[in-house]
Amino acid sequence: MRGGNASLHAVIRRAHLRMAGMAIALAGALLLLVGVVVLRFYLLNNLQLMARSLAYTVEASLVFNDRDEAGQMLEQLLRGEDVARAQVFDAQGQVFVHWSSGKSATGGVGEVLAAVIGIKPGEAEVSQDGKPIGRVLLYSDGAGFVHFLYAGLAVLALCLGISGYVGMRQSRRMMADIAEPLQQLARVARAVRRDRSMDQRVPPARIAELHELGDDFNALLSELQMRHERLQQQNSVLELQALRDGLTGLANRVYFEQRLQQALRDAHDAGHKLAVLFLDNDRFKHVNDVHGHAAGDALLKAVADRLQSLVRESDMVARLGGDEFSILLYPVGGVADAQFVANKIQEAMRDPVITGNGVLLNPSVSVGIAVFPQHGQDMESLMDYADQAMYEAKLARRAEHSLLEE
Ligand SMILES: Nc1nc2c(ncn2[C@@H]2O[C@H](COP(=O)(O)OP(=O)(O)OP(=O)(O)O)[C@@H](O)[C@H]2O)c(=O)[nH]1
Repeated sequence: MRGGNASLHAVIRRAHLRMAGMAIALAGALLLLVGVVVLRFYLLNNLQLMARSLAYTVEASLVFNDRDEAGQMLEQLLRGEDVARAQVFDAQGQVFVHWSSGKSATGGVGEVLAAVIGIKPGEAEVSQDGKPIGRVLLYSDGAGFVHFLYAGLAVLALCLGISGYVGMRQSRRMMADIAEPLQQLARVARAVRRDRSMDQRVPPARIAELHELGDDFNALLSELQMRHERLQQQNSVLELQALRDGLTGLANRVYFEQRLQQALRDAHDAGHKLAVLFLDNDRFKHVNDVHGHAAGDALLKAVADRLQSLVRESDMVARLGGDEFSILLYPVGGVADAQFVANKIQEAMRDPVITGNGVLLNPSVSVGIAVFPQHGQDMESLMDYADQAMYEAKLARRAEHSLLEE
């Protein structure tokens, strides 16, 4: 039982037992009725026959008024028969002799039952030369009827037992054929609903309709699983698109800021330091103007690859937009470590970039550094500091260039 609802197994078992019980009870009651009618007829006839035979036997005793002999005759004839009492009356209707079997084998129940089913006493006239001289009355002790009842009830109980056992077996078989496939169906549906595990399937059932239901359910699951996987793929593509820069494949500004905020929380809790490097390509507009947009793209991609190859897995390189990049170094020892990475970046930019159509470009970036907690406590102040530092570095590089050109 679950939640007050009867299980299918219990319903099937109850229905089988009720059906078997009703069939047996009905058949038993009918058989008992027929038996009672037949037995009543037999008992009445028997009693009547015995009364007649007794009437012949006691004729002489009545004629000679010999009560002792009549009593002996009754004892001889009736002992062992299903007779409770016998009375012989003379011509005046007075009791001539009376016989009783003594203690009844059925304890008196038989006589009551015999009366209930209407077994009247057997009666016969005693006559001599066609003239009535007396009358014999025999009362049944109902023993035959009681034995019949006992045997009938025993057989009925046996039949009930057998049909109950057969009913239980039948319900178990039906349980296996009907309830089990339904239970499997419910189990799989629950697994899909609770754990989203759509790789489970319903096993084949023996009953055709249930088998078909299972097949349809499995087909529905396959369809759902396919749609779910497709949706997951689309989601991961969208997620990638939302967090990645389309040109370089690096993290975009949104992703970078999420990661920086998280790193700031961690650094704050753990007492660590982190560094933000702000990078801007120098004279990038010139590259675009002279060599074209595609060459500019190729340069941005090459710069992105070189930056990515310089940092650890725990760091993050991002393209913020246009020709601007940013790097998160976490954890970091301090400004000196960040400066070390900035120097490596400058070194990595020394080699020229050759575009697909053979154009040779010289990458150049200005880098600004901000370290938490030294240069700012939150993301905005750190980014501003790094931006400012980059701007100053760019001015210094420009001045250096102009001096060199002079
Ligand atoms: N090829 C290419 N160019 C871009 C892209 N996004 C922005 N740009 C260009 O990059 C240039 C950025 O120029 P600025 O940073 O303003 O100027 P700059 O020439 O780099 O000068 P300084 O930064 O002062 O050295 C602009 O001309 C933009 O049009 C891109 O995805 N691909």
